Amino acid sequence: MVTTHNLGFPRIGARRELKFGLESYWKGQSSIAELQQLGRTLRQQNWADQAALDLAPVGDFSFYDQVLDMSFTLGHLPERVRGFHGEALDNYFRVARGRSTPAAEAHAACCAGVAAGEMTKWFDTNYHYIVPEFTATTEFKLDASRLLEQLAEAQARGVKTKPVIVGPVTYLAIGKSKDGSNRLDLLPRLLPVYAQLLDTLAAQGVEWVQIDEPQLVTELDADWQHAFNTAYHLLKTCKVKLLLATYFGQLQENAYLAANLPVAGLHVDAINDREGVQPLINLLPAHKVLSLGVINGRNIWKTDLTATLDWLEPLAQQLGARLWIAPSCSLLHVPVDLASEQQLDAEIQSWLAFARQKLDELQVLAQALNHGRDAVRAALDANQAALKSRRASPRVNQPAVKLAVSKITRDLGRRESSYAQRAPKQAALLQLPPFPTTTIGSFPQTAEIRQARSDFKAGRLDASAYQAVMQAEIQRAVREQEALGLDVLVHGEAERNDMVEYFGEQLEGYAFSQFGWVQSYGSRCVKPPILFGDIRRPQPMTVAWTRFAQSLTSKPMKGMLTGPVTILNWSFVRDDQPRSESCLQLALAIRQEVLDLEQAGVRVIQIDEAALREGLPLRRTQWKTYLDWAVESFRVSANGVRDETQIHTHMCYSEFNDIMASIAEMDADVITIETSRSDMELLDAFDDFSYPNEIGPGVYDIHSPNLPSEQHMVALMKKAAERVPAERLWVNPDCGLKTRQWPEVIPALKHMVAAAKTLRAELA
Ligand SMILES: Nc1nc2c(c(=O)[nH]1)N[C@@H](CNc1ccc(C(=O)N[C@@H](CCC(=O)N[C@@H](CCC(=O)N[C@@H](CCC(=O)O)C(=O)O)C(=O)O)C(=O)O)cc1)CN2
Ligand code: MET
Ligand SMILES: [Zn+2]
Repeated sequence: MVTTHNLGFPRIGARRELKFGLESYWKGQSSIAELQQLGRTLRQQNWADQAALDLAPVGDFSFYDQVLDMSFTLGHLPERVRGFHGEALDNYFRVARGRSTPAAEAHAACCAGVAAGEMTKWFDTNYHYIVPEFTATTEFKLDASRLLEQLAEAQARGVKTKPVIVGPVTYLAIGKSKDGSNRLDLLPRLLPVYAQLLDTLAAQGVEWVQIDEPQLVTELDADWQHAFNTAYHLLKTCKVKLLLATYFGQLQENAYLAANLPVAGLHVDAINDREGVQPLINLLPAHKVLSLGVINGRNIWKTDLTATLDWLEPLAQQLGARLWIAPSCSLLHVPVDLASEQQLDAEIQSWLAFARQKLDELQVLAQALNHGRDAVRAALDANQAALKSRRASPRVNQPAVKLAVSKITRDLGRRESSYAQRAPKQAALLQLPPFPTTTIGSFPQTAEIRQARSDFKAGRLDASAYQAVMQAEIQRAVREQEALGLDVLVHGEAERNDMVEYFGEQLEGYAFSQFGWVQSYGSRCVKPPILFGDIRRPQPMTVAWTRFAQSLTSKPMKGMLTGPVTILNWSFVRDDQPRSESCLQLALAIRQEVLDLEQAGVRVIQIDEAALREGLPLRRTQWKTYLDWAVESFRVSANGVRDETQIHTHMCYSEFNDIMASIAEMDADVITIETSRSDMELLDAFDDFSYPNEIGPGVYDIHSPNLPSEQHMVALMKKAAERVPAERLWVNPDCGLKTRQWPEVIPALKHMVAAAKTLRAELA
């Protein structure tokens, strides 16, 4: 008999209940008891959804982030939040958000606001975790209370559970050393706490623990390989069975290591690495369980159940009861329930599966393996019919689009002249001062904007009334920027629900959901649009808004687009053609938009590629292939313009060094980037490569509620000027301002503009 299990379930709730509960608590509008109760309700709901499984996860629920949960479990809190006198949960939110909650204001004098923990992407996903901070003196001390509480809840409910924790090697690998010390030196201090945790769980009747080590799908040097051996040899004496879980990629050269670690079972991602499975079985000691992730936990298409069974049945024969099946990774990365959708096209809906539907698919596979396919014949037939309809659909395949992509030449992605030749033409036209100031695009998405859009979508507000509200908002943004004295203005993106979904809604080949929310960080969610077919742009998407904004000012108004790579990486994309093909289709659509903006007289166009770095494969050996088509897609979208049109791009992350050459090849006239937190260190990369074009190193950390001072920003820019010639520098924030409030934004930008003036006086 095959065993079914799940690695993790979305915790945000089918209606984003957790988001609203958290934000209400943070605003002081509900109590900690109400928030805790909401947590219990969501966990109960999730276990109910997973009732058919042989083993359901416990510990996957989180009020903010599972990595931060692990840090608390390990008693590993940043120095600055120790000695907090209030509720542990308030302290947890202090690490997550930097701010104290109203409930913790009682302690304002002794221990209120602190710097937020750094956030970064969880492997190659759009989910952000709070980075563990290590120093040479880091100590760990077990606090299993959260896990034990949730375990008791599950047990009281009669759920057959499997606690889920982040494994020790991955935990060290995804953290950062704050003092340059080697985080692996902490392993001997960390492992006893893990051992104690596992024995504590065993004492509560736990048989299996899922220990997540996705680091095993990355390239590991000898020290990290050794760390895996050390860790699991030490933990093997614990009284639980360990299911070592890997996902998001391929084990490749780590297969031998993974197969031979002294654990009771191994989970592998059979979506990303089907070819690796048989060789792995040959390596796997005969007593071990092999869990195969056969349902895609990162995408929303129905699984081809028949094809999966064709592949699985012989393995089930071979492995017998040692075979477990599951989704490939935690279902955190997909929406909760397809059944919530009332407005999706019925045919497209029939091709999809969200978290609940994926568990149903898993059940069908298990039934077929355990009792024969006839036991689930109707389900298999329905599944085949849906897949057939998708494959044959004329809406998916548009020969004209495929033809256009096949005709793309290298020249399509080349500017007329080099940067050196076009820069003076742009300067003559734009007449900007030295150290020109600009922002990254969005201004605060106020409750009124969101309410208006929600009313519009629900039919409570008609199109012209909606347009009027958005235009008023754009007008406000323009007025504010003029009053501040910014040089290149933006319209503020009021009309956009999200920088990717907005474009998905307007492109043919895309569908979008009403409730398909996926957690991005904390209470923030995204609703990735669904790229199901060949992409066509039926009409201009941003021109009217931009034209309106430009009509309000004589300053240059920056056109604002999202680039093809970012649209691709933040969408659910088709699995029936290479990503590169979908990306080039998007590139052609954005190119048309760029050319239309230029035609409309827009002289500066920004094409955001915020997700270019995140899409980088987890293994370096695969980087070049990705970067080649990603950069080419950007070039196709951007570089059809005349010399006089200035192209900007924006990237909001700080680890560029490895891919600097590719960034330069994009050939944008100006790149704005994140640097404020890293103290301009990032610019070393630009310096080394001597990035040839203009750079706006972000001087204002928009993720923090702290007000940046003029002096701080001047100092950062002076550092920048040591690495990049002053005449090629811009002054701007790190990223868009949509998550901030106007009262925070105005004073911060005042300081920024003042900083630019000081720089002009001193350096220009
Ligand atoms: N796709 C994507 N990925 C990204 C980013 C990004 O901007 N987009 N930025 C980086 C950081 N990630 C972020 C992710 C989300 C948000 C964010 O603000 N999300 C919003 C939702 C944005 C949205 O789509 N809003 C919709 C729907 C609004 C809504 O919920 N309306 C309510 C009613 C109105 C209200 O909320 O009061 C309803 O319909 O019921 C809109 O504006 O139209 C949120 O969680 O609150 C910010 C940063 C990295 N990854
Ligand atoms: N133009 C976008 C904005 O300002 C870029 C954001 S990158 C996540 O919001
Ligand atoms: Zn950004």
